Amino acid sequence: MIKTSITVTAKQMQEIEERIFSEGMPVASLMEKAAVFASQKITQLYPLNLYQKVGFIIGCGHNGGDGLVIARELFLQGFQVSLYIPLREKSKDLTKQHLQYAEFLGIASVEFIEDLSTCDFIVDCLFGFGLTRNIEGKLREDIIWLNQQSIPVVSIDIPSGIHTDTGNVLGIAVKAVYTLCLGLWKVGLFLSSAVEYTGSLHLIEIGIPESLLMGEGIRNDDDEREEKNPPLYPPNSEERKREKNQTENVNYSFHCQYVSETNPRIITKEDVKNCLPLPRHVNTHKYKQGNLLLICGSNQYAGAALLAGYGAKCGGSGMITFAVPHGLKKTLISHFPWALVIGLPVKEEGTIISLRNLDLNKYDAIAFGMGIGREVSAYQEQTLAPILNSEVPLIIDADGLNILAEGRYWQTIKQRKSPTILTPHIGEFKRLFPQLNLSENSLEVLKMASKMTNTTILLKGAKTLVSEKGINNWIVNLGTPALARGGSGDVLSGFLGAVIAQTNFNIFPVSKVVATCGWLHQQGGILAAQNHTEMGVDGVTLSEYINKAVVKTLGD
Ligand SMILES: NC(=O)C1=CN([C@@H]2O[C@H](COP(=O)(O)OP(=O)(O)OC[C@H]3O[C@@H](n4cnc5c(N)ncnc54)[C@H](O)[C@@H]3O)[C@@H](O)[C@H]2O)[C@@H](O)CC1
Ligand SMILES: [K+]
Repeated sequence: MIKTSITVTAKQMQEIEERIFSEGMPVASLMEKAAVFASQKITQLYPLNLYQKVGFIIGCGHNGGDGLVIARELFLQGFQVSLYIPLREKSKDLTKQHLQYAEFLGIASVEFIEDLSTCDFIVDCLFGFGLTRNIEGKLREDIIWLNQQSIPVVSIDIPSGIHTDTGNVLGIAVKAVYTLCLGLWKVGLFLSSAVEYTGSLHLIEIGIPESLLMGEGIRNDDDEREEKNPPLYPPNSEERKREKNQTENVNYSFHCQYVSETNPRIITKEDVKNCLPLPRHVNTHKYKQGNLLLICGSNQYAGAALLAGYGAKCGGSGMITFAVPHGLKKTLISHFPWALVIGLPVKEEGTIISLRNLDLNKYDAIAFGMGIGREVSAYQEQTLAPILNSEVPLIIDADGLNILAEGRYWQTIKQRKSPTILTPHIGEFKRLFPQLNLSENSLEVLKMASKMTNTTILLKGAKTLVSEKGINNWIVNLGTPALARGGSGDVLSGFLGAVIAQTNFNIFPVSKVVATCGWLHQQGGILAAQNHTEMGVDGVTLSEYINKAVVKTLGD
C-alpha cells in the first residue's frame, strides 16, 4: 500500500485535503474520522482500567479541533478529561464548534497547564502541520513545563513545535512518547532533528483515496518480482557488466499530482524482501552470485577490515576478495577461509600505498575505505584514482570519504557510469560538503549533495536517509542507539558491498537496494540488542544478527 510508505510536506497534505474537500467530503467529517480513529488508538495505548485522568492541550487550529473530538470520545467512554486551551480566543470556526459541544457535555477546562500535573497522560493537540513560526512567550513556557514532567504525552499528527517539512524545532517542541500521524506520514517526523521528540510513530489511516496518490510510472512490487530472475549470463561477460551496472537516472518513484516524485518513501518490509538477492537461481554458481572486492584495513585498523568481512559474509556474495596490507593477510585468512586475500604494499605507517596490478573491472562491486587510515591520502593517485576510474559499482566509506573530502575527485565521480555509493555519518558528510548546511534541512541538503555528485548517499544517523542523485529517496524508519559503536559502519559497508555485487540495477534502483541494506543493518542491531542489550552489540555480534534479521524478515 503506497499510503503507508509515502511521506508528504505540509503543503502537499493541504493540497490533498483540499481536493478531498472540493470533491464533496465535508471538512468536519474528515476531522471526525481522523480523531475517532486516533482516539481508538489512544485507548489501546492507555486503557481506561489503567489510566483514568487525561489532559488535553488544545490549539486554535484544526489540530486543536482533532483534540476536542478525541477529548469528547474519551470523555464519553468514562475518562476524566481536562482541557487546557491557551489560544481559545483565536480558535477557528470548526474548533470553536467542538469546544462549544465539549462545554455542553461538561468537559472541564483548566486555566493553567500546571493544572494537568495529576493527569495519567496528556494529549498534545496544540499545533499540527499549520505551525509556521516559532513558538514563543507563554506557550513556550507551557511546553518547557510539559517536557519537565514525567507524564507521558501523545502528540496528534506531529509533536507541536516540529516543522512538518524539515523536522526542525520551531523554538521549542513537545517531547512525545507516541506520535499518531494522521493520514499520510509527514516527512519531518523522520528527520534527525525530530527524532528525540516523536517517540514511537503510528500512522492513523483516515481513508485518503489511493487513487489520489497513484499516477503513471508506478512500478509496483509485482512487476519487480516477475523480472527478478533475469536470464543468467556467462561470468565476466562484458555485455553483462554493461547491462547490469550502468544506470541512467532510473526513476522508480511514483508520479502523482500531489506528491513529488522526489519525496522520500519509507522502505517497508515488503520492499526489503523484494530487493534481496533471493531466492537464488537453481542453476547459479559463485561468479554469478556476485564477485566482491573489499579494499580495506591498515596495520592500525585491522579490525575494520575484519568487520567489513563479517558484514560481507552475511551479504551472501558468491566470491569475496580482500585487498589489504600484506601484513594482515594471515589474520584475514584465519577469519575467512572461504575468501581470497591479496596482500598490498604498505608504507612504514602500515597504510596501503598501491593497488599493484589489481584488475578492478573483473569484480561486480568494490567497497573501499574501511580502516585504510588517513595516511593513505598521500597515495591517492595509486589507490583511490584507479578505483574511481573502474567501471564497477563502488561503495566508499570511512577514510575513503576523508580522501574524497579533499575535493580533487568530484569531477571523476560525476562522470562515473557505474553507481557510486557514499556512506557518511553526519561528521563525514559535513567534511565532504562543507558548503552545505545539514542542520537547515537535512533531507533537501542530502538530495542536493547526491544530485550534484551523481552518487547515492546513505546518511547514517538516528534515522538513515538515502538519496540517489536527488531523485530516488528513502527513509529507514528503524534505528537503534546500540549501533552507535565503532565498527558498525564497517559491517554495513561490507554487507552493502556483498548485496550490491549481486544486484542487477536494471531491475532495482540503487537507492532501494542501499535502503534495504540500511534497514537490515538496523533491524539486525535491534534484534541483537533485544538479546544482548544495547551494550552488547559489537560488530561481530551485529553481523550475526543481520543474518537473523534476513531470516526473520523473510518469515514474517
Ligand atoms: N485540513 C483538515 O481539514 C484536516 C486537518 N486535520 C488536522 O488539522 C491540522 C492542521 O490544521 P491547521 O491548518 O488549522 O493548523 P494547526 O492546527 O497546526 O494550527 C494553525 C493555527 O495556529 C496558528 N499558529 C501557527 N503558528 C503559530 C505560533 N507559532 N504561535 C501561535 N499560533 C500559531 C495559525 O495562525 C493557525 O491559526 C493537522 O495537523 C491535523 O491535525 C485533521 O483534522 C484532518 C482534516
Ligand atoms: K500536535
